[in-house]
Amino acid sequence: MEQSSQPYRAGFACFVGRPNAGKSTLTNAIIGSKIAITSNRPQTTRHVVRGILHREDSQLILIDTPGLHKPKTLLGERLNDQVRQTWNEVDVVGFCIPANEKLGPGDRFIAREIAALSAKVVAVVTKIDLVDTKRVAEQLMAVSEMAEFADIVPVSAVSGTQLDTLVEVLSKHLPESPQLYPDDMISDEPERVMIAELIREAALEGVRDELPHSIAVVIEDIEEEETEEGPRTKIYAEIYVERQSQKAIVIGKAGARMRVVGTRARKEISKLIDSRVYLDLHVRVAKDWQRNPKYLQRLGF
Ligand SMILES: Nc1nc2c(ncn2[C@@H]2O[C@H](COP(=O)(O)OP(=O)(O)OP(=O)(O)O)[C@@H](O)[C@H]2O)c(=O)[nH]1
Repeated sequence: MEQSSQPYRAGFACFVGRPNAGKSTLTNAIIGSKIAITSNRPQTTRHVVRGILHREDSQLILIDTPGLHKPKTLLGERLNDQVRQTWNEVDVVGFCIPANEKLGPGDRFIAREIAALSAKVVAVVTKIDLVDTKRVAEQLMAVSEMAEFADIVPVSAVSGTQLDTLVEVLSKHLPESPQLYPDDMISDEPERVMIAELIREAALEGVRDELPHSIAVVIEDIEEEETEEGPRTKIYAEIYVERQSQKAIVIGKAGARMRVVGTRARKEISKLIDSRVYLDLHVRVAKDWQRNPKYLQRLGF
């Protein structure tokens, strides 16, 4: 059969692009599982989260990277280093450019940076549901004039338009390789990191404007325990904020907000690890943690 004559391909891909370009949303839409944080504020993606897409003739391992940006703090610098390191480890880069915004210096800067990589670069024009077809065509033209790309694919992560095509195209540019991960794995991110992300997401809900990038979560301990209703996973986590005033916001009046955060996070974690969960949450102030190397190391950056 024609299909079996195709060589099996496997490898790593990541999406790059300026903040808010739609990288996390696209990764989630493709993998079909909520593994990376998305928000309408730039630079929320902290950890390099992988999702694994299994297809008949390929295995595409997606790495989600934060946006490259002008570093203002030590955290910013480390994030940029992480991004560059990731770019050097992948086989295919999907360069995300929103259809609803004009190409700018930020895009050109990234285009220059990735031109030097050994990875194949596919330009991805994102958010096409926000514009008409004429505008999509204009953007495709502008993108093709900006640099040489292995392919250009317009997509919408929200409506799902062209997602299959994008996966097809990214897979086509992977190297011939045996399968790299077992069939049933969707992520090789340590469970702890994913759990911490779910708590962070719950803690940010509704207060993103007040606490844009000041929340970090550390999982202190995870224990399995037997209860009368069966086994349960006990998770001890600390939510770090930078100032006392932020602690008050996170906790809420008489702890009301914290209870909501706890319930929400517990439900999500329970789904993720498929177990009943007891969540022990504490909020701590780590003064200016974004600028303090000691804290950054402890918080996993
Ligand atoms: N309408 C529409 N909105 C989208 C689409 N993809 C992403 N968005 C929105 O654009 C915003 C940014 O998306 P993200 O996926 O967080 O962007 P990102 O590139 O990962 O951003 P950083 O983490 O800041 O680098 C969010 O509000 C998304 O809901 C899309 O296909 N259509």
